[in-house]
Amino acid sequence: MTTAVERHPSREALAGALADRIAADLKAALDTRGRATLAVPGGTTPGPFLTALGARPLNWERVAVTLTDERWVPTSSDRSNQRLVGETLFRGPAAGAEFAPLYGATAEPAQSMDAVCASLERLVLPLDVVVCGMGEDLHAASLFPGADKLRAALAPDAPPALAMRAPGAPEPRVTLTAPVLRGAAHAYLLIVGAAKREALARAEAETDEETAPVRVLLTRTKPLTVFYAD
Ligand SMILES: O=C1O[C@H](COP(=O)(O)O)[C@@H](O)[C@H](O)[C@H]1O
Repeated sequence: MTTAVERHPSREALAGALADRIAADLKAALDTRGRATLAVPGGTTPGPFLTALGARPLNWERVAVTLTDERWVPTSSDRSNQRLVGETLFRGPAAGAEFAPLYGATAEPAQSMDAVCASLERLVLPLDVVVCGMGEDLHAASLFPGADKLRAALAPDAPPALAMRAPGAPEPRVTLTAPVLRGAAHAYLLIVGAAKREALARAEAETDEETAPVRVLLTRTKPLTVFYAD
């Protein structure tokens, strides 16, 4: 399997180029349907991209945004993906977008899943665009190898989001599931550094989705582009 990889000369150039591409996808959806929907990742990689995207001029009031996954921590935590988008994407004109959070402030994520799924269905599904990150363990969103609900999340009839616990994740997670990631009109994988490029090569050579959950994206029938910089 060979995946289309766009290599950029620097992480700064990567952030700007990906922001331009996503803004163009969202504008096309806005021009066609009058609204657009987007899911973005958390973690350590996407900050510069999210800040760049949030500054792009778009009719953000007609865009609905969610996360690919969330860590079950208060939004004040520096591990909160919702906090990250608040401090990056939503600092610019994108502050006018509607946001469908995955965090529900209940003690356990499972207690919030009905409300989270209902809000995803109402506001953001189907997605026009999904941008995912990837871990060196080959997780994407919070589809981690060895996670307790991984098989259910990979199933074609999975609900849009599932609560998840995984050995590689220090806190409970909520993740968008395979049907949502596969169904998005446009998908992008944002990775930086040689270790992740090597991890992507491992995922391409793997055949088992439970060992390499990022394959949910690699095996999509709709477009996927990997944005990469050293
Ligand atoms: O825990 C997570 O990890 C992945 C990868 O994060 P990074 O720090 O290696 O960039 C991220 O895509 C996901 O949204 C996040 O919750």
